[in-house]
Amino acid sequence: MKKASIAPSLLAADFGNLQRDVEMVNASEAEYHHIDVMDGVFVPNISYGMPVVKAIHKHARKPLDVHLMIVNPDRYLEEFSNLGAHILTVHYEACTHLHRTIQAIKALGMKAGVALNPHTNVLLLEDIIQEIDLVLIMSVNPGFGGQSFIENTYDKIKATKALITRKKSSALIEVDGGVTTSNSKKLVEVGADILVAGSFVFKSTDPIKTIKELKG
Ligand SMILES: O=C(CO)[C@H](O)[C@H](O)COP(=O)(O)O
Ligand SMILES: [Co+2]
Repeated sequence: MKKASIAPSLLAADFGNLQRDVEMVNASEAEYHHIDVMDGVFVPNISYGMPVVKAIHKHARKPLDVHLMIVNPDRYLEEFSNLGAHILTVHYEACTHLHRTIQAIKALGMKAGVALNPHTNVLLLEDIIQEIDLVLIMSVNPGFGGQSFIENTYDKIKATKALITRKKSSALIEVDGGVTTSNSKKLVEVGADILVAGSFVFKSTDPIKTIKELKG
């Protein structure tokens, strides 16, 4: 079976020891640093903004996978490009002109991702799937780490995979929220390419070993 790429979410890091936690990810088998930006409007929580992303970028040795949970993301695309974002993911629900936003992200040299809330049907991406590099399936309601995984996610990944195949898209499938070793294997079996894990990695006694276990 193929191995998943792992993107530890720094939302669950110790912000008093951010450099240490970024360096742990550098030293691990993870492929990305997952960065959750929340504005307190699109989601009922504020995480961190540009100065913290800049600090992460300074120490990160792996690509930055930036997940924007903000309204009007178009205002900040250039700034996130300058801050070193490799993948920039916007929420379907936050973009009125999603096609334009995707083109703008790619014109800035970044990979373009689209995130779907648990209630958003993946078939809404039918007319844009060939343009995007990544579909981020939220397996919890966005806004907080440490929530329980929503079981419907398996069917949603299967539907996403079917859409990608049918439309001959090269988009990757990322799953975000409540990912642990009790669901990671099945997530990859049904089609996930990248697993995001926050609490399960950073609250574990040996995060490097936990990342290895998540890879399977
Ligand atoms: O986007 C997110 C929350 O909106 C986080 O990436 C996600 O919740 C990861 O945290 P955990 O693994 O603890 O669920
Ligand atoms: Co996220």
